Amino acid sequence: MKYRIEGGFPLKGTIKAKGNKNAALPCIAACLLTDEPVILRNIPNIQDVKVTLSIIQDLGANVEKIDNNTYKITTSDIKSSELPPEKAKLIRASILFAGPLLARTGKAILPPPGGDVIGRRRLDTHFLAFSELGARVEIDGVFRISANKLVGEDIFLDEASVTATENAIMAAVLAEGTTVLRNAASEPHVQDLCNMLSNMGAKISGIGSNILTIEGVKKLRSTDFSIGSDYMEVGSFIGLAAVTRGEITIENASPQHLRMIKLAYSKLGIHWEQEENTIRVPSPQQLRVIPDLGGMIPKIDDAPWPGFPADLTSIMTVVATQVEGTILIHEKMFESRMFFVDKLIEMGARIILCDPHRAVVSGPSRLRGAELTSPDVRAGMAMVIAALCAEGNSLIHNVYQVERGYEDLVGRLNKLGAQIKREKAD
Ligand SMILES: CC(=O)N[C@H]1[C@@H](OP(=O)(O)OP(=O)(O)OC[C@H]2O[C@@H](n3ccc(=O)[nH]c3=O)[C@H](O)[C@@H]2O)O[C@H](CO)[C@@H](O)[C@@H]1O
Ligand SMILES: C=C(OP(=O)(O)O)C(=O)O
Repeated sequence: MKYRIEGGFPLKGTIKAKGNKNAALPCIAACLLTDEPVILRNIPNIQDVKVTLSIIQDLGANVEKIDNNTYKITTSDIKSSELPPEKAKLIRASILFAGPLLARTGKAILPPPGGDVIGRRRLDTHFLAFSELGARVEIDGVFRISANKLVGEDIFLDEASVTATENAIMAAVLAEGTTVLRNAASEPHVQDLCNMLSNMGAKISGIGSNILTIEGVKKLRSTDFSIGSDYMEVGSFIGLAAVTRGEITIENASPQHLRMIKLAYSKLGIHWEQEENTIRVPSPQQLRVIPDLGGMIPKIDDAPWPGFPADLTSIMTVVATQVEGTILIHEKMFESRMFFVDKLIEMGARIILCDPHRAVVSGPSRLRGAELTSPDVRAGMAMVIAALCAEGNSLIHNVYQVERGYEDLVGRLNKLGAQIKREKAD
């Protein structure tokens, strides 16, 4: 599919943030850890969720759709410990079935996962954690992980990988004895997974910190759990409001997760008002880079939580093109995420890509509509934002990538006054 976008209209109105993709995916995989039914709420209706649900069904789960965002998942029988390769290769999160399958059936066979092409995405940390828990890992084109039993251990992760932390948690909750997970990732989606597992009877302490202590239990039970809002969506909509000179109210915004994002946006002169769980991005705003002390050029750089999220760096790059002044965007985690700025430059943005990780953006520039291809979910959303504030028409191809992470984006943005048509690919 592709999007045909006419830019230049200020977006106005109210939009509700959907559930967090990166919480939904591990929480679906975690349903394998009990033979009792689990109800998951606030699951976004996006491509990655569809693939993940289809994989868990192939493994033997019964998935009942209760409404657009609620599912009842029962895995009383597991038919297979092997992921269907063609589906597993579609998403990065397919690796998240390894931990629960290992815990429940003693083995997991899966191909290297897919996901965004944003640079090398190592899996070493996952295998480090599984090995420490007593599993054997063989790699011969596919990953074969097996264990007669998993035993708790004091594990120091070589990096605070999000999915590796989630996999280690899911393997450890049913292991014998106590696991201490150090240098653990602590993103809100990791916290959601821990809270869901705690509701199921897991014993996890240190949730939200980088040291998790997990006392293994024999059995987990049913739960009814609602996942949190997607702060990546909220961060994207804030940028969209600011660059189209619009005024957007975002419900379910979970402002407690926006503190670092707020600091980053304030460097671009962008602010919002907060009332309980709702935020309002007002208009007009003076979009101007606020220099560091002494008039120095500021930077926005990512880091593991509670640092600035890597997934929002593409969005910030586009927003910075509309802001008066110069700022450095430094994406430290992925080597290929910034390459899409070539397209922004074609649209008229003034950006120097210093190396694969750093871009200096000098604004404001009047962007012109262009024909673009979305390389990954966030660059895709960044292109949608660029097209919506550009003069004239744009065509964005390969929007499957965008729809991996954003539910009914066209319908929701058109309600705010955007002019986007979703069309069949040529
Ligand atoms: C399904 C899912 O949840 N995907 C998210 C998850 O991916 P994922 O779990 O795949 O990402 P990881 O956290 O493993 O690491 C991302 C990359 O950053 C590097 N790295 C990691 C930690 C660190 O302190 N320093 C560092 O440089 C790693 O080497 C790796 O190449 O977390 C990423 C980082 O927040 C997000 O972009 C993805 O949206
Ligand atoms: C990189 C992302 O997703 P994934 O890890 O699923 O590829 C993302 O959500 O920005």
